[in-house]
Amino acid sequence: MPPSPKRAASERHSRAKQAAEAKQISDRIDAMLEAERASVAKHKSVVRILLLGQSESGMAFLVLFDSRSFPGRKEYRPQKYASPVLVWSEPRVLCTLWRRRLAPASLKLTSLDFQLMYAREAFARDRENWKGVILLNVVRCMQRVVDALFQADAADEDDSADEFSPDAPPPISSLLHDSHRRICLRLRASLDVAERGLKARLSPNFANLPRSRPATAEQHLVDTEAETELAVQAHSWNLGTKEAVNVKQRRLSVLPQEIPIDPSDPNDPTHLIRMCRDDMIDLWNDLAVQEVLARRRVRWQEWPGFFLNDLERVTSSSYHPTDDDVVRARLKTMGVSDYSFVIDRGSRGTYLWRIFDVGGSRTQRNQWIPYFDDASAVIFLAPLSAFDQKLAEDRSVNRLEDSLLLWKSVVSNRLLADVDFILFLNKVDILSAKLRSGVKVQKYVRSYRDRPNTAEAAAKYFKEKFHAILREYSPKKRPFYCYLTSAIDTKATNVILDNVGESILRKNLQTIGVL
Ligand SMILES: Nc1nc2c(ncn2[C@@H]2O[C@H](COP(=O)(O)OP(=O)(O)OP(=O)(O)O)[C@@H](O)[C@H]2O)c(=O)[nH]1
Ligand SMILES: [Mg+2]
Repeated sequence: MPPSPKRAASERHSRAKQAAEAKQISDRIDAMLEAERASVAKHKSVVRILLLGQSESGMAFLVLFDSRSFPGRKEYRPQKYASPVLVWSEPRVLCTLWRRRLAPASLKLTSLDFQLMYAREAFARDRENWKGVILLNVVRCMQRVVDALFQADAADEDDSADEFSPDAPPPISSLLHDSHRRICLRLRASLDVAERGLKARLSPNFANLPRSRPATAEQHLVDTEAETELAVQAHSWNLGTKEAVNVKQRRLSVLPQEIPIDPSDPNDPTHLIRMCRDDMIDLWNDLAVQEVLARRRVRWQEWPGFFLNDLERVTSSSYHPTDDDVVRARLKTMGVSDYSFVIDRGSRGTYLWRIFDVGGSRTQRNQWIPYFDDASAVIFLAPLSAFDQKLAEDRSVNRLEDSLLLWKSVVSNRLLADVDFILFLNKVDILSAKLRSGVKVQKYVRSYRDRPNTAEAAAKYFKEKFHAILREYSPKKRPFYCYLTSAIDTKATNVILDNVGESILRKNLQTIGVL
């Protein structure tokens, strides 16, 4: 039956409105690109920063960090932080503004105001698009909980065949009831379908992808063979070059789509997650389940993309991701992402900063070398909390050991001989929590011997190890810059990033003879 004239008119109106909005966005991007091009054409220098480290070291967090102080927030004052800097990141955060107090009063605020306005809208829209990734993070963590409970149950059955010992704790089977098992069975079935559905929606081509093949330019979200973890395919955004003309098109086409609900589809992922919501909340908040996880030494506190303590909020129908949620979400990088932005220092000219965020897993590391040639500085991230973890790509390798070997290989690389390294010993918050919970460094790092089992002592010890490698293996003498960081301490990390940015810029200016 044809739609009623009233409905047809309303649909026409809504289509026209959408087209007008799309054109408005498109025109703004055009104008912004033009402003960028004009600005980029006059910089004195290009500062290239490589973010290196193993997978899950926190490289994305570093790129995203200042989105916390995004100008949409009340405390943002353009007149004080006179030089907001446009960061392009695709598709994680379209535009993030970095505050830097480097610019003089002569800054051209018209163009920047315009950029701010656009970036705010783009960021808000992009945050919505993160919902799918965050729900996928929830599904993955919940699946890990369910798997751990099944394993605990099975292991307990095996143990119960052993001889009775009066000192042994009560078997886990006495903690887990049939109601737990029923929930786990229900969740296992539904979450698997929800996971597949979410991945397919996040990347329409995903379902058809052979798992071992690297992603093509169009396939932005892919699963990796090693861990079946959702990943983002890196992009280069070279604003100010000829390639910029294609930026608009590419950018609009690669936005991860918002995930609409299809009520007629029983396998619709959002619908399935809503159906699983109560089961997930009940299971996660169950004290017996928590005890089983603790007894099985399941360290959910260190799982990336962990939202199980926020289940009610993130699975509600009115959920809108916050900036913090975006920073906490986990999406693996594949390839090398290039974030370009401009720092305007008025009469001293403008500087193009390019930050290269690499994929840190082993299969990705061979792609780093072409970026070594003209790097101005390397920021290397090593997660200190990983001293007792195994590498996802090779379960026989300790993660901290891998970080140390990786550090050794990059500091000894001759292509980087003249480049300064800044070491971020990251995830100190998780390190502290882990040691407080009784995990012993000495058990995993024999050479630690009888040093105090505190975060301070462990950080000092690991810092010295990294320093010794730098001293011994650098082709030329170089200073050791090292910071202890943790994502949750936003204030401290902002100060560190400001200082690091300033010192890199100064060094760069000295190198090219401006200072
Ligand atoms: N608690 C805590 N979490 C952190 C910290 N730094 C990063 N994370 C989280 O750990 C995860 C690290 O993921 P990413 O930053 O995406 O990993 P990456 O280093 O870019 O690694 P690849 O993309 O795989 O190459 C994210 O979920 C972050 O939110 C930290 O200092 N403390
Ligand atoms: Mg990454």
